[in-house]
Amino acid sequence: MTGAPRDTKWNPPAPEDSPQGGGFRAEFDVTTDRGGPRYGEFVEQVRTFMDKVRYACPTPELADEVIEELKQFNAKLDTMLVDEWHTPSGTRIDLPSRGNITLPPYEITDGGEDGVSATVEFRRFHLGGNGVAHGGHVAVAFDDLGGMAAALNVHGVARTAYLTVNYRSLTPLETPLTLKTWVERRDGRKLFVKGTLHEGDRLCADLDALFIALRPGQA
Ligand SMILES: CCCCC/C=C\C/C=C\C/C=C\C/C=C\CCCC(=O)SCCNC(=O)CCNC(=O)[C@H](O)C(C)(C)COP(=O)(O)OP(=O)(O)OC[C@H]1O[C@@H](n2cnc3c(N)ncnc32)[C@H](O)[C@@H]1OP(=O)(O)O
Repeated sequence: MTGAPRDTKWNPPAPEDSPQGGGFRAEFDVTTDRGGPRYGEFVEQVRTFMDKVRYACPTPELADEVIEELKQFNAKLDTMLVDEWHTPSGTRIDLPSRGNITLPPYEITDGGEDGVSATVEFRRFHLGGNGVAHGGHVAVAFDDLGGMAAALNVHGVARTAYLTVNYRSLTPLETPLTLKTWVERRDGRKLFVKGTLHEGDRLCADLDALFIALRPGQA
C-alpha cells in the first residue's frame, strides 16, 4: 500500500446522469500508470524545489536567473496539460499521497472499511513557524485521510461538511508521523470521522469531522 489501499473496489461507475460540474463527481478514477513510471519522481522533485524556495533568500541577480529558468519550465509544462479528470494527480495509488503535489506526502500502511493508518511526513515547505508544521497543512492531511476513511466505508465519494482539528502539541517537520482516521459512527449519509496524529507516543493533533456521502449524480 502506498497512496491508497489496493485491495479495494475503486473506480465505481458514475450514473448516466452524473453531473460534470461542481464539487467532486460521484465517480473517481484510481490508476497506477497515468503520467508514466517517472511521475512520482517528477512530483518529488517539485516538493524538493518548494522546500528550497521556502528557505531561499536570492540576490536580485540570482532571482532573475531562476525566474528565466522557471519561465522555461512553465512553458514546457504548458505542453503537457490535461483537464482535472485526466491528470494523474490524486489518482496514482502506487505513489505517496496518490501523486497529489498539494498534499503532505503520506504512505498508507493499512486501510479498509474500519479506517486508515498512514505515515505522513511534513516537509520543510510546510513550515508554520519556529521549525514546526503550519496548522493548515495538518488540517489538509486530516481532510484527505478522513475523506479516505469515509470513502472506504461507503465505497464512494464523501464530501467534508465540517472538520475540527485540535492542536494538542507541536507537529514536527521532516519526521515520520502516524496518522489514523476512522468512521466512528454512520447515520445514513452522515459519517462521523475521528482521527489522530502522533509522533511516537505523543499526540500532536486530533480530528473530529463530518463527511457526507454523495447521492448518486450529486454535483
Ligand atoms: C474525492 C476523491 C477524488 C479523487 C479520488 C481518487 C482516488 C480515491 C482514493 C481515495 C479517496 C481518498 C480521499 C478523499 C479525498 C479527499 C476528501 C476531501 C473532501 C473535501 O475536502 S470536500 C471539499 C470541502 N467540502 C465542501 O465543499 C462541502 C460543501 N457542502 C456541500 O457540498 C453540501 O453542504 C454537503 C454535500 C456537505 C451536504 O449537502 P447535501 O444537500 O448533500 O445534504 P444535506 O444538506 O441534506 O445534509 C445531509 C445531512 O448532513 C447534515 N449536515 C450537513 N452539513 C452539516 C454540517 N456542516 N454540520 C452538521 N450537520 C450537517 C444535514 O443536517 C443533514 O442531516 P439530516 O439528514 O440528519 O437532516
